[in-house]
Amino acid sequence: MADLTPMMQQYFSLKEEYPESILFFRLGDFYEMFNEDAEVASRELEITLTSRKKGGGEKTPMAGVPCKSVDSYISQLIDKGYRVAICEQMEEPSQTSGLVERDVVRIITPGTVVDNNILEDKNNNYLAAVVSDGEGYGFGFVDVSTGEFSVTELTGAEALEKVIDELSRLNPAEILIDEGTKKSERIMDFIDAQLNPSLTDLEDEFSREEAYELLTDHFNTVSLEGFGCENKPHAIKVAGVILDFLIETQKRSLNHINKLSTYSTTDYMILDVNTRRNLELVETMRDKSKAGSLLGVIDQTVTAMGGRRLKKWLEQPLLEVDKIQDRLDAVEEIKNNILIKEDLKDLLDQVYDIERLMGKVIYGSANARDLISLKNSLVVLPDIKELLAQFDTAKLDRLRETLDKLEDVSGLIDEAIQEEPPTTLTEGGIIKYGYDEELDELLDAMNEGKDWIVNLQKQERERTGISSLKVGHNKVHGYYIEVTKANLDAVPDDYVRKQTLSNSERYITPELKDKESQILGAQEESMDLEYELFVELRDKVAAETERIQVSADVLAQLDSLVSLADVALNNNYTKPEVNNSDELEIKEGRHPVVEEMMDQEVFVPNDAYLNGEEDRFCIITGPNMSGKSTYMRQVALITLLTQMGSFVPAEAAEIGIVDRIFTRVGASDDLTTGQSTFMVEMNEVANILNNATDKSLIILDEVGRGTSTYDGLSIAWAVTEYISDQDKIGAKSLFATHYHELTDLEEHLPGVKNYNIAVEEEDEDVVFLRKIIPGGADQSYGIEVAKRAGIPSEVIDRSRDILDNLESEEKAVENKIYHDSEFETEEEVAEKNDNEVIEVEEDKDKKAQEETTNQVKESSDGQLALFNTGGTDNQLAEELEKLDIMSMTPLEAMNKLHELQKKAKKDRGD
Ligand SMILES: Nc1ncnc2c1ncn2[C@@H]1O[C@H](COP(=O)(O)OP(=O)(O)OP(=O)(O)O)[C@@H](O)[C@H]1O
Repeated sequence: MADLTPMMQQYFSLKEEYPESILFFRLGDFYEMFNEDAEVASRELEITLTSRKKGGGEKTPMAGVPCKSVDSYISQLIDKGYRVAICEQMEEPSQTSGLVERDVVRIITPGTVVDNNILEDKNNNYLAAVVSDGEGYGFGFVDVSTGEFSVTELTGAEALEKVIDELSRLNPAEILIDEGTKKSERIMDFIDAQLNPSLTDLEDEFSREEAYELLTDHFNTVSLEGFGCENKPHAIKVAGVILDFLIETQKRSLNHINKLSTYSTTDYMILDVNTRRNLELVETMRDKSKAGSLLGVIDQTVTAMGGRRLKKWLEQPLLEVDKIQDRLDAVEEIKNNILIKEDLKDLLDQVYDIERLMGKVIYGSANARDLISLKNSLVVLPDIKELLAQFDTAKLDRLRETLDKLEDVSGLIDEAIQEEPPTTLTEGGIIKYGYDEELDELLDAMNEGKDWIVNLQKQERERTGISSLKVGHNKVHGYYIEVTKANLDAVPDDYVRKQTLSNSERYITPELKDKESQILGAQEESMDLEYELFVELRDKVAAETERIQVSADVLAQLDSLVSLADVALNNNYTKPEVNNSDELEIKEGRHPVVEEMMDQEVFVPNDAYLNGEEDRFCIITGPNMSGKSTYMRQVALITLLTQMGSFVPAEAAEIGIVDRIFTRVGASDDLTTGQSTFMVEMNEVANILNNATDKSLIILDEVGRGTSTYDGLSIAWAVTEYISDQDKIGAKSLFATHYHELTDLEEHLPGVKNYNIAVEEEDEDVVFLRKIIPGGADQSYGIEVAKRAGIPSEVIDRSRDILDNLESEEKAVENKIYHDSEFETEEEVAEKNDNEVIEVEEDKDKKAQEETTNQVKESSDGQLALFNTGGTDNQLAEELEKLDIMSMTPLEAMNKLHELQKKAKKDRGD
């Protein structure tokens, strides 16, 4: 250290304080980076790496970026997950003799960006935090660009999964994690595999008391009662952690973060990670694009605030009939008043991102153009309020009442700021004439001086008689009088020569110089004054943050409602009826996204009916590609749209509120977590079986496909029994399957109904009718679909042969098991087993299954004596011994028995 120059000593002591950030060290017109920071920056930003003498002949790597374009360099680094600490000169170099004082004024991290260049309009940029003491979790998030700050507390069995659900819903840019949370492998694996945030370790543990004090200090309240978290220690802790992090990194006023909302995940329909992804709510599974998702269809918002709000509504469907009804009624009223709707849209179209503009105002980074944008957004408020007065529904009425017209704020900006101000704040041209007397005087003096100079040319031409005399201005010499060489004779005595050019001479006069300094003095003073006046005004606007946020919130909601009305109108949606019944009835429902993508074909609508009683579990069979997935998803999406307060793609719909939607869809390898397709599938099924209630809606698109047929069928079978059983779950469910065997369950399990998607056979082709009809399908047509996909005809023909063979074999086995008269008369064992199969089907109790296996075992034991005579008998006995009966399904057991019996018979020559 001692070897270093004082400036480098200053650098290193600052760098020591911010080891995790790239330090942008202000040096005149540049920000310089040194050592490792310089190497990283040079690599990531593709800027030249130079070096600086360190003393003792050593060199320090160095790289720099000009101040003018620093924003774009910072955003590139943030985008790549780095943090940047901005170190400024805290005093004017010209005002000091020694080393200029420097300090870090802000740390920019991926979760604390407020720069428009990095942020996406219709997406929030969240910083989230998770803390855990082993008993529960505190989860919170903040968007510094808008001021939104929310926390929740998660305890109990599902706490961990809910943390994951929240993380997946918010997809934070940065997550603060404490030691307690890090112990959860599940959370860390999830973050690692599914999200791409920058992770920040929390080193110091925060006590509830410390957090409480920090929060009440910041919000200037005596308690946290008003924020709903007074008695929620986990929520308080996490809120404290977030606020502390912001104070540490932002080092400036956080006035726009002026409230904390405590929410509960039980206020909304829970959509777990899989369901959110499987239903493609906000992005498609394949390429993560918004186009092709449900949000892509329903988002017709015209403001960024509306876009963010609608997304939130979609991801947090409501559970209370009244609240849903409120939104539905508002959408209906807007939809029915097309002219008002269009007027509203025109006005909303003029609104900028007020939330983020206010973020910049608070941060002191808003320039004059930002204030003009704010003003232009606010001036439409009175008209919007007037339009809203024409509506009657409760929700729109409330929005109108809440909407603050903010005419004082827009008036203030209008009075002060010029219509088209420059982006810089230090070069004048910002403040309107007439706003401030002192400024007006300076401007007058400036203008008077300029006028005098404009007149000077005319006056001097007259005085000297030189008609070509000119008054000009350049940067180096200021104002001058120019006379061509031919006229030098006529130059008066009071002219002082300043500059000689090839054809002319330039002069000044004492008077001209006087005027010049008058102009320059006034200009400099006025620029300083304009800057001061601007900052003063910005602070005045900042003082109104809360009121402005309230109106911004109204606009966000209004824009979302107008968007829903637009979609309802354009896409022909209807208003669903919503209640607390156990029924779900859809007439002529459509898939909101698939119908939009249809080119020539028309989407075939379908009905759906589910209730908690006789029709709670639909088994849907039908060929590949017939539309099973589409149908099931459309039922889920219509339910979800209803609960977010949207109209739905159907002729009519009556939706009894569901508490959760679960999906088990498609087979996707989760290679990132090292899980096989089957394991992923089973995890999803386990989640459903453990958490679904009789109020849930479950979509199962194939269960048990990723394993052997018998294993898969047995699992699917048992899952159906468990879900359809009112004593176990009894949820409303749709289950698409290729296991045609499951259609037998309709006869044996209450509440189970068979449906299939109709197809017609034409020669060797299938025609998809896309209509769902009662009853099970009898054929798969997989080979026909394979043919359509372009599998060579040789392979297709061979498949058909194999299928024929397999089918006739299967029939033979079935006949033997269920119907062969030989069995009934000759072998009581088989008959016994046959009865037991039905018993199992009827009695879902595990005990029954155990009994069956025991009985199978007993009957086998009973025959052991017979076999114990040597030869094949011994082999049979050995084979029997090896059987792992406990892990066999009844069907497998019977097949094995049948096989053994055949061997025994053969041995006896029967
Ligand atoms: N109601 C409908 N009207 C018109 N076209 C439809 C309809 N339903 C589905 N389709 C079309 O059929 C295609 C296949 O549908 P879907 O994926 O739902 O079939 P599936 O039966 O689930 O197939 P698989 O069993 O192979 O998973 C869809 O991409 C869509 O183009």
